[in-house]
Amino acid sequence: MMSTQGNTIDLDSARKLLQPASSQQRSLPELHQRLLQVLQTSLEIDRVLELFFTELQSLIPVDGLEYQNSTHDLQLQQGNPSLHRCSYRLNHGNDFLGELQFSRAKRFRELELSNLETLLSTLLYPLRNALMYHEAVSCALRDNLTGAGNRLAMDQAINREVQLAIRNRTPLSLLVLDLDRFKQINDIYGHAYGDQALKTVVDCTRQCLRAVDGLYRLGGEEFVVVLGNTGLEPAKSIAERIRSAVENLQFKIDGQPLPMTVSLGVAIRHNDETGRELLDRCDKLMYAAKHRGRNIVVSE
Ligand SMILES: Nc1nc2c(ncn2[C@@H]2O[C@H](COP(=O)(O)OP(=O)(O)OP(=O)(O)O)[C@@H](O)[C@H]2O)c(=O)[nH]1
Repeated sequence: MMSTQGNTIDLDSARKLLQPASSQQRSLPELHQRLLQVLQTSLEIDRVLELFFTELQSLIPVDGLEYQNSTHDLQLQQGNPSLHRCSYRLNHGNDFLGELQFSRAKRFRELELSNLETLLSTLLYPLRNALMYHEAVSCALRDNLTGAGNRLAMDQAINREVQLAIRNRTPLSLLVLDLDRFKQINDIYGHAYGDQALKTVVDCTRQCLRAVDGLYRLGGEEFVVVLGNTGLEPAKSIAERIRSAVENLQFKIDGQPLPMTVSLGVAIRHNDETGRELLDRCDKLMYAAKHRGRNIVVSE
């Protein structure tokens, strides 16, 4: 009779591995070995850098670690930047993985720099994997054409902001924005120009917003702006700023100006209102703007 041996794999050993590094000093080979294990435990770039920064202290004390990757629009920091700095550009084959800058109050010694370079080799694969993961996650949450967040990202953002608004008792406002008579642009000039017009309006809208405000594509030519910690009056001003910026875009097709406008609904979250209810209400206000002749902002 055949017997099957059952094995149980749990994460206890991994958890032990992740217990914070004690203040004990490690030799270069010991730390190298430990980093090879520890850095495998996360695909989040922030966490990978945090682990490297924490573990590094057992051989080379540093005050700050700054990471920059303009290709992926990433700027991350561990600890606090200090006076003396050393920086490294990290490459893996032809892939640029970013730039790391270590800093501390005391100058780095030659031996420390050489050890740091040895240890950085343990970061290459984990960082490359984390960047690939980051890219995959952001693709899954982004609309291909316009670069705005997609519906999944919008649902996540609205839920998160509703939770924050409840916890911190802060206002939360939404804008729903829809291009006016967009079908005509497609019909007269073709879909490719329609796409171009859509992208231009999204870029213009983004320029009217702060970096923390989320811009999402609800579908077709309809977009949502999530304004955390923002009351109705400021939300109305932002909506008006977007409306006016799009009206003054001076978008051209084959050298010919093509006027474009948008209609917007603005709503602030009422007590006990869910994200879905708020969005539905805001959508209705946008339709009210259409009925009132388009190119206007309608708020509650
Ligand atoms: N080029 C392009 N067109 C799109 C895209 N998504 C939706 N559309 C088009 O957007 C148009 C929307 O048309 P309607 O819903 O009639 O709205 P409208 O013409 O903007 O009119 P109003 O909203 O009433 O002002 C349709 O022709 C869709 O095919 C896209 O990704 N690219």
